Order: sequence, then C-alpha cells, then structure tokens
Amino acid sequence: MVTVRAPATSANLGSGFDVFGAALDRPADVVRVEKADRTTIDVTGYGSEFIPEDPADNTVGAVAEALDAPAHIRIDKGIRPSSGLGSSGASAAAAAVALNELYDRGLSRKELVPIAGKGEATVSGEVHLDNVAPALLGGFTVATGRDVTTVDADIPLVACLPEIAISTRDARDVVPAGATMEQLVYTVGRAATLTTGMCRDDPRLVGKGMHDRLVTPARADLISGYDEVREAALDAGATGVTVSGAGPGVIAACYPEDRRSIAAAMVDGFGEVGVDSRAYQTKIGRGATLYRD
Ligand SMILES: Nc1ncnc2c1ncn2[C@@H]1O[C@H](COP(=O)(O)OP(=O)(O)OP(=O)(O)O)[C@@H](O)[C@H]1O
Ligand SMILES: N[C@@H](CCO)C(=O)O
Repeated sequence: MVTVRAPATSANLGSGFDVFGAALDRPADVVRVEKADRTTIDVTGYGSEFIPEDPADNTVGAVAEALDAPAHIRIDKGIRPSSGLGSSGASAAAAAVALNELYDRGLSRKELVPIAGKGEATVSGEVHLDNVAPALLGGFTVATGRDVTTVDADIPLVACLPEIAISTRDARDVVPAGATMEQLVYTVGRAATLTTGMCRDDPRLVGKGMHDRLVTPARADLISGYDEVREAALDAGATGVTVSGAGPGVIAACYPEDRRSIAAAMVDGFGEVGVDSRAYQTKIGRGATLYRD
C-alpha cells in the first residue's frame, strides 16, 4: 500500500489565469492505493457525498488509466470539492504520485504533471495544469504549455471558503473571450510584479500583483459577498485579495502577523451577506508527500 498527501492549491492568483498556481500548506487530500485487477474508488471526508466513485468521472480514474495502473484507490478528502482550492487536482496529483510508486513507473514529478492534468481535464472539460503542477511540485508555479517553472516562495496566505459551490466548468463560461491592449498591458505588469514578489518572498509585491481587470471581475459576480470580503481583508492588512481558482474561494496575501485578523475579517465579510464560510490561515507550502506503508 502507498499513501500520498497532496495539498490544496490556488490557481491564477488574479493576474496569471491558467498559468500561475501555488501549493498551500493546508488543507490537503490523502490518497491510498493498493494493486487490483481493475480500478475501484472509495471517497470519504469533506464533501465526499458530491464526488463520483465511478473511475470514468473521478479525476483519479483517468490518472490510473494513463499510468496503466489499476488499483483500489481510497480518497480521504480534506479539500472541499468545487471550492477553488484545487480539490479535484489534489486527488489527481496524489493518485499520480501514489500509482507511479506502486507500479514502479519511475516517472519524475515533472513528468507526472501532464498525467495528473488528464485527470483534472475530466471535470473541467479542458487541460489546465495550474492546480496539478503546484500540487505535485510545491511552491509557486508558472505553467506554460508543458513547461513548468517553480519558485520555492515563502508567502503567508488566508483562503476563505464560503458555503457556495461553483464548478470550474461554469466559472470558465464567464471568462471574457478577448482582451483589449490596455487590459493586456495591465495584466502583464501585475503578473510580472507578482512573480518578482514570489522570487523575493515579498508579500507586498505579491499582493499588488494579484490584481486583474479581466477574469476576476467576471467571476467575482458569481460570488455573493466578494466585494465585502475583499474590502474587509484589505482593511485588516491584506496586501492583495482575489478569487482563488475558479472560485468561490477567496484568497489573500499578507504579512504573518496579520493572518489571524484577516481570517476573521473575511468570515465576517461573508457573514454580512448571510453566507457561512471557513477561513484557512496558511502559506505557500510543499508538494505531494509520499508515505510507504
Ligand atoms: N477526486 C475528486 N475530488 C474532488 N472533486 C472531484 C474528484 N473527482 C471528480 N470530482 C468532481 O470535480 C468537481 C470539482 O472540481 P472543480 O474543478 O469544479 O473544483 P475544485 O477542484 O474544487 O476547484 P478549482 O479547480 O477551481 O480550484 C465536482 O463536480 C466533483 O464531483
Ligand atoms: N485556471 C483554472 C483553474 C481552475 O481550477 C480556472 O481558473 O478556470
């Protein structure tokens, strides 16, 4: 038996749509695999009642198929599905590491990125690697095509999850089809600022670079209370706030000493519009961890 813990991730970070991602220190999924003649899946934990156990519909099923590694796969969800915290990608990444080990396939973490991406594609309808790359490799990741660059950044974060479900598929439908030159220049500037901040472990630059005027405003309209939560987090000291992944999670960058008050302010912000939420005080963390039994 092989056990792997894969972290939640936040994709986009505002200015890096379908490119930037970050591994979060917490929460995480845990996946256990045992060899079997055919793939079967059991899901327990947070939101498990909403997750299909048919390998054709679960992200881990496509991973087992891609690695030609049939197994009994047990997923313990610590990351709520349809959260914007890379729940489906974390299971896929954990399964990729676990099955690679179980069947001794010898693939590197980077080689597992497109394989885990196939799993992610089963639910979002298209391949985007910005969740599975950080779930596998850790840190801040820049995924362009099949290339992934990682920065081992140390940035405190708060992720706040409202009790609203938005599927990635639906959130992709509201993304504008095009951009003006002005929007493009603005986004490039912010993305470069964010990347510089990650390389320097500078929460101020990261927060400044999390802003975008293209994708986030369209998606924010789907999240009841987004404006209230953003304002509350900024007032409490956040250096930047944006939609996490496809939402409805909202993520803030900050200095360590402000994390607790920002978490409380974000929960209060959702509370103002009658939405319950849970905040995770976290930071950029490591990728999937393998445990041999
Ligand atoms: N192993 C899995 N874990 C979580 N969700 C899964 C899994 N397999 C299939 N799903 C389905 O994927 C959907 C959730 O994925 P989705 O990409 O919408 O959200 P997410 O992974 O939480 O967030 P995001 O990708 O925006 O960060 C749900 O419909 C869920 O049933
Ligand atoms: N980049 C993807 C991530 C979703 O998890 C999106 O924002 O649609």
